[in-house]
Amino acid sequence: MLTEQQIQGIYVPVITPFTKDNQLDIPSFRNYITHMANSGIHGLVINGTTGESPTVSWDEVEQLVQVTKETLQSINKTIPIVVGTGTNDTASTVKRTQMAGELGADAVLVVTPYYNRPTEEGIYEHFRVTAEVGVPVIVYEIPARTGVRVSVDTMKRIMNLDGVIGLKDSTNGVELMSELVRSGSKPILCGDDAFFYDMLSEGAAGGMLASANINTEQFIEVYDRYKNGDKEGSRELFTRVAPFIDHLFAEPAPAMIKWLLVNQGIITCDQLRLPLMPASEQLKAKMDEYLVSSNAVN
Ligand SMILES: O=C(O)C1=N[C@H](C(=O)O)C[C@H](O)C1
Repeated sequence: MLTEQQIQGIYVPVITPFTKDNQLDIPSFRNYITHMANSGIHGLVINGTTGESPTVSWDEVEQLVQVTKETLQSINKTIPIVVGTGTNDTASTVKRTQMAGELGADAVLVVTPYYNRPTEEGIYEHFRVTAEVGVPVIVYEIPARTGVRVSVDTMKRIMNLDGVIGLKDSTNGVELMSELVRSGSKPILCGDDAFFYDMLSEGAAGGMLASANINTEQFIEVYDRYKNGDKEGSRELFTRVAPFIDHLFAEPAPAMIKWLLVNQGIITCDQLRLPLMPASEQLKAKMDEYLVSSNAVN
């Protein structure tokens, strides 16, 4: 099980590769997990937003976790596996968290309950009951997707729960994070790629970054330089990679990530499940142009 102290570095939220007819593409997934695990990352996240969690069934999540564990074992790697179990139904979140624990997840990623717009007390209770399962919980706050924004006071209460080991902060800014850090917070991972350097400066323990699927070494280096005291070098490298992040998220992720992984020969097909659509030809052209001019892909 993951501890607070182990939440640091670059966690990669993995994509879910599909075949043309929308089935899980397990051979591609094995190849991709091998590639990611060999790239020096600090952890993997299955069934995050990048994994297209709204359109992936729990049975499929179980397969993905099992294949990930087998693949890591076959290449002798032991990196933490975090599994997204959050829904907007507390009972189902608890059930999924229990099942993830039984599958061997090191921690679960639990998003703030979306769509039904619970009160602050309801949100607190959601996390309290989920954390009681006994699988370490990383809270995932992403107001732009959930439609609710947890107040600083409620977030402090949630973070103080036994069983909650950290926060993935995708709040589109550093305000929440600075408030939490000021009062001595558990680890916070940046979940908003464009703010990665700013969040490191505010005390983030690392990032859970979809962009690190592609420019993996560069994101690791931004993190390593910062932690080793080369803040200027870290900032300078991040500034160079920032336009790549803009292109990656210019249309709904993970369309562009899947297209780039196909181009790199890591997965075979860039299929997404509706309502997500493949990246547009215009965006692909812009990305190509950027990559040629910057030589950004590893
Ligand atoms: O996969 C995730 O989970 C991530 N979510 C953020 C988002 O949905 O915007 C971005 C982050 O890079 C990864």
